[in-house]
Amino acid sequence: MPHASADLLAAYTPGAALIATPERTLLGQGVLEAADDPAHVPAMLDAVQASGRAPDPVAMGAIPFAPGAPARLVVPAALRTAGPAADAPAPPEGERRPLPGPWRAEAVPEPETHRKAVAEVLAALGGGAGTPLDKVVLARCLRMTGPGPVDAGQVLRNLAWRDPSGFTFAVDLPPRGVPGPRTFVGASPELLLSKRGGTVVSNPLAGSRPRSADPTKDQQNAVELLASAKDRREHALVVDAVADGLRPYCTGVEAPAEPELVRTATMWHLSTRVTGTLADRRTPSVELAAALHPTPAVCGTPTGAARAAIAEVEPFDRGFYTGAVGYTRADGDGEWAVAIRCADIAGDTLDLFAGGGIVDGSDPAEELAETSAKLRTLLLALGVNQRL
Ligand SMILES: C=C(O[C@@H]1C=C(C(=O)O)C=C[C@H]1O)C(=O)O
Repeated sequence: MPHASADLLAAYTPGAALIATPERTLLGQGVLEAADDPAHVPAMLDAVQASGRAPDPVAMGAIPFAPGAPARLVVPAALRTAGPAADAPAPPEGERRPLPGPWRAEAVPEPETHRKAVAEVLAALGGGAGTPLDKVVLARCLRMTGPGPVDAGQVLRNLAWRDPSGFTFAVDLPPRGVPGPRTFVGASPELLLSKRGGTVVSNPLAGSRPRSADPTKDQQNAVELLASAKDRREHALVVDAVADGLRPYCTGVEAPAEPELVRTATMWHLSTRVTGTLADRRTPSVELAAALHPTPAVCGTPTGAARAAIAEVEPFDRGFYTGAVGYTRADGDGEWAVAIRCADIAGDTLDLFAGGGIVDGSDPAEELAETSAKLRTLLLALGVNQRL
């Protein structure tokens, strides 16, 4: 009897790994093997399969933003799978429980400092003599501290119920000095890479406007985004990089010329579905995801210079934010989401992150407002209905 997605969400407890995608829901419990380097995952899966410990093993987990920083990818001892969360009936109202407050919010950096940092990056993009920078994605962090240990399972379930069509996840992370489990939780709308057989798909998002509770304003925001030359340029940089990243592995890569609009509960985005046909259908999805990461949707263009700008300007370590979260099977098939709209939970704190792409024509105040809108995905899952 197949499991229902809602049962797996209900069964999740910290220490386990739950990944719900538009295709399926996976709950991994216990650890057979673990790898801290994505390049070691295919051999790890082969070894587990060859030893007979799991007939159809899966590796699941997270890859950090920084190159060379340790990833957390595990082959669970027990794996339960179900259909997508979007197929599950909406949960009873009483089960969408806000987390107990009160909450203390600490912004790193202060919002005004972020606005100034955007202005500095803009100046470096535009006028600077010989600067090669076209786009930099700048992020900020919001540390929320509650009255007691944060219930990561409830955050996960609240996220899944609000936005069941994206990639909702909770994966166990190596401890960061706080007693108890550390969990990376999020609801990302962005597919970094999926592979099934000989077909790969990536669905970059870039170019954003907040949703509005007023339906007229909401439509205006969407129409304005689709018509914005600045956002289309920002978007095209990402689509080109993704197509270029897939080409060495593919006999053909296709992307429509025009972006589409997609929406989450809190944001509008420009979206392009890029598809490719693999030259070797055994190419592991984790290798393809690592090859695309980080796309200019979360880092910038060119990658190296944008990464250096981020390291200079952002006053915190991104950790797993803007990395990748997903799973891969021994035959290489798998799905990897861009790790955004997420929080790093340990003890009584959650570190929330949100960023946005800065290109020529960006406006610092609008960029700050965009990060506030993106933070709402996690804040609403806590039950905090405030712009921070
Ligand atoms: C960086 C984030 O989002 C990314 C940046 C976007 C943008 O700049 O328009 C849009 C979607 C994401 O690719 C985030 O949510 O923190």
